[in-house]
Amino acid sequence: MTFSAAVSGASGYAGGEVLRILAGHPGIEIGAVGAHSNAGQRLGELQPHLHSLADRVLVDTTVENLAGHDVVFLALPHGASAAIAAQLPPETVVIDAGADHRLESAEDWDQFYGSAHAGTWPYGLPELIVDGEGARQREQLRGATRIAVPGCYPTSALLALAPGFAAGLLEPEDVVIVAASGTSGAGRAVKPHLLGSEVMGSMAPYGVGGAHRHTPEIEQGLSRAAGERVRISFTPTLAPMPRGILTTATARVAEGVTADRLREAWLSAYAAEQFVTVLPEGTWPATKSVAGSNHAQLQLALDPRAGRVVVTCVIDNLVKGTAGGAVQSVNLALGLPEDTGLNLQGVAP
Ligand SMILES: NC(=O)C1=CN([C@@H]2O[C@H](COP(=O)(O)OP(=O)(O)OC[C@H]3O[C@@H](n4cnc5c(N)ncnc54)[C@H](OP(=O)(O)O)[C@@H]3O)[C@@H](O)[C@H]2O)C=CC1
Ligand SMILES: CC(=O)N[C@@H](CCC(=O)OP(=O)(O)O)C(=O)O
Repeated sequence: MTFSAAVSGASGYAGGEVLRILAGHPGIEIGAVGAHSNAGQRLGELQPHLHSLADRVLVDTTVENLAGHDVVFLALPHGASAAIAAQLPPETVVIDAGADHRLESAEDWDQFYGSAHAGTWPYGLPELIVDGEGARQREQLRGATRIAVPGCYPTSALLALAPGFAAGLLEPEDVVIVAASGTSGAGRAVKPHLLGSEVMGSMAPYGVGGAHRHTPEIEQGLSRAAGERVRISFTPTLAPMPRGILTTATARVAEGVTADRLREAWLSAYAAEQFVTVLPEGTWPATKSVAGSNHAQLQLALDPRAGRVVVTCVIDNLVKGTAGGAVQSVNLALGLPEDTGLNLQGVAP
């Protein structure tokens, strides 16, 4: 059986990446491709790398154009998806790459986004440990008809730290996360601080001091894994590369926790997960190794002087961090094998 999918935001980075993956997906046929200011354009003019789809014409992102498909991918700016999703039939699988349906707390939503809270959908990170028993988020995604794709920084931060919180090995306060992202994380629209001459050969932090909107999203996932409230300090930085995220997360370990115990917890958490790998001891992950793949690579060490675990995680922000994670979640929603159409191999050099 083949399912049909509409993709909105098809002129953007996230929508383009969804199309790249769906073009090689044996169970999904691409239907309408939606855009906004670029409606009416040939896809080939905006996404020249999507060769087999070059002659598709972008349509307006309207309910009429998106309806009539089994699946609708929304890859729109924050705030644009909730109104559209609300008008799509309840049996349609709607997957939102934006933030509109990620947060449970209306208060957090108000503080970080400042608009009306649209509600909460199942969170599209299948491997995420959601309790102390090791239950996974994928159980919430089987047969789901509404899915919220995580933010790209939360994907890497949650995969990095959830095993330690779920196993009761980490203290819930004094968690520090610093992450570097490639520029595609900011989307395709022109922004003065993202001009090539500003970004090339330079790195800079932003959203410093707990101001980034992914702070409550990371806290929400870690608190669920820990079974208690976790508080983090999160600092994003912009790195001069088109794609990739390197997240470094550190947390104080509980009294008496050894390096072996930590390693065992992370290894057992991901032993059965094909898209998340704890690298062999002593090998530290690099963004290049996951470029173009739906893979997250991790490594960890105990810093005994500081009494902290240090975990690094790399992902491709546009694949595992958005479009790959979205397709993986949709596969679960449709009852397809979870890895259908997804690539584990990266592109190198
Ligand atoms: N980039 C990333 O790494 C990640 C992105 N996301 C999320 O995915 C979503 C898309 O991001 P990204 O692709 O990076 O952004 P882009 O700026 O690259 O693309 C935005 C897309 O949305 C369309 N659009 C803009 N305004 C509207 C509107 N009012 N109604 C309908 N469509 C509209 C644009 O169409 P047009 O060009 O025709 O105007 C374009 O196709 C965002 O919510 C983002 O937060 C999530 C995780 C990671
Ligand atoms: C480099 C960069 O600018 N990154 C984006 C995050 C992109 C993403 O994953 O998040 P959302 O889906 O929540 O927008 C940012 O910090 O706003």
